[in-house]
Amino acid sequence: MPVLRALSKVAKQTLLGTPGCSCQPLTVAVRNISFSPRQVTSDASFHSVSFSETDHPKVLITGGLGQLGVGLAKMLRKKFGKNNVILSDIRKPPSSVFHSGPFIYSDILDYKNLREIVVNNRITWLVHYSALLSAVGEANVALARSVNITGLHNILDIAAEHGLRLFVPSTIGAFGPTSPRNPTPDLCVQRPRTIYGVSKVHAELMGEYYHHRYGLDFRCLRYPGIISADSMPGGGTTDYAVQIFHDAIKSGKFECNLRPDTRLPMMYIDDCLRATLEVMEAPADTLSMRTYNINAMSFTPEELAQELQKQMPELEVTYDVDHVRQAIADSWPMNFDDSNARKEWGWKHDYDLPELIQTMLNYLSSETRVARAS
Ligand SMILES: NC(=O)c1ccc[n+]([C@@H]2O[C@H](COP(=O)([O-])OP(=O)(O)OC[C@H]3O[C@@H](n4cnc5c(N)ncnc54)[C@H](O)[C@@H]3O)[C@@H](O)[C@H]2O)c1
Ligand SMILES: C[C@@H](O)[C@H](N)C(=O)O
Repeated sequence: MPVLRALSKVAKQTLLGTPGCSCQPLTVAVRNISFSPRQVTSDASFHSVSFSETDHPKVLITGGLGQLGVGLAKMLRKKFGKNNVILSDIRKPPSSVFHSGPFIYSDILDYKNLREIVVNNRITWLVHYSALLSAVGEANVALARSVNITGLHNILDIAAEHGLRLFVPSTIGAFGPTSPRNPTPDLCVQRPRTIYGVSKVHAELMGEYYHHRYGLDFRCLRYPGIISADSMPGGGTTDYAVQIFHDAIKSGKFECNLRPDTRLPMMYIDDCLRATLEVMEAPADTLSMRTYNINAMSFTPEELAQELQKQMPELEVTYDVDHVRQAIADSWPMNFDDSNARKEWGWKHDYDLPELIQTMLNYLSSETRVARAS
């Protein structure tokens, strides 16, 4: 059959490689034998649709309506222009987001739809934020496996086929109880005990494999728990560190679902988003690795509450431990070693705990004042 013969010829060329190229030519494994195979021909180059360094990248953000995507789009649009950054998700955007720049429906499980978006919009950077986080992932393992693993495969294939620069965030959750926890270096044992963590280790390894095998420009940061004022977390273990601010302002009371002495690495959202842009812009020759830890601070619920009580002495904090979340937190890093990111591409955080608290309180109390006035 001619189609099968052509495919096997392409497969042979892929395995043999091309002289003069350190990576293999880009021919992504064909999963379906059809007339829209998930491949490009063996002579296609990664750079055939790449952008010139003087142009602005054309960015697609998947899972963009979660805690991080809207803030990232805002920052990238300031730098690259409103129409050069497309937010996408499977949820309906609030009107403020819909009117702030391009938004498009995209389900990462729908490969053809993703490809259409990338082609029609001449996308050059893909920031892949869609995921089910640690606690919701444990509550729905099948969906987490599908979104976090099958979805990632679609993203990798699309990025490789179209020569995109691909950012996929990983997490402190990619480590487990047998990893060194205080501090946790970039390279060590990774045996997470959550589907979220397993899927993130898989993403790190697959991205690095595609980089070495096909030359995919894959970049990955392991984020700590992220704290933001204007967006809510999507069901993780570190969510308490956002909720405490909202409850403190609203009712002066907070019930924490982790033990008071649970130490986890954390970061303010502005640092996280800036790190993402910085690693995406870093010259390739500064990156000795494709996956880096980044960090800003580490604290326990008790330390966070005490620091917050310096500003709000009336705040009452009680504890009612959620055993699923606690077991997850007890297996995660307590401190994160990000010295490689600092050395190689100049990572530096701006927010420590006091600045984080001041910034969160300023934002949330001004919001409350506006809401009360209207
Ligand atoms: N927020 C954190 O503290 C943190 C820490 C470490 C890593 N990360 C990573 O950063 C990324 C973004 O995190 P977040 O906090 O914004 O997550 P979130 O849970 O708030 O948002 C995830 C988004 O993915 C979308 N989504 C789910 N299924 C989808 C599908 N089939 N197709 C397309 N979109 C789909 C959801 O609708 C949601 O808007 C994730 O990959 C997460 O693992 C986040
Ligand atoms: C740490 C991170 O990956 C996420 N906030 C979670 O707790 O699941």
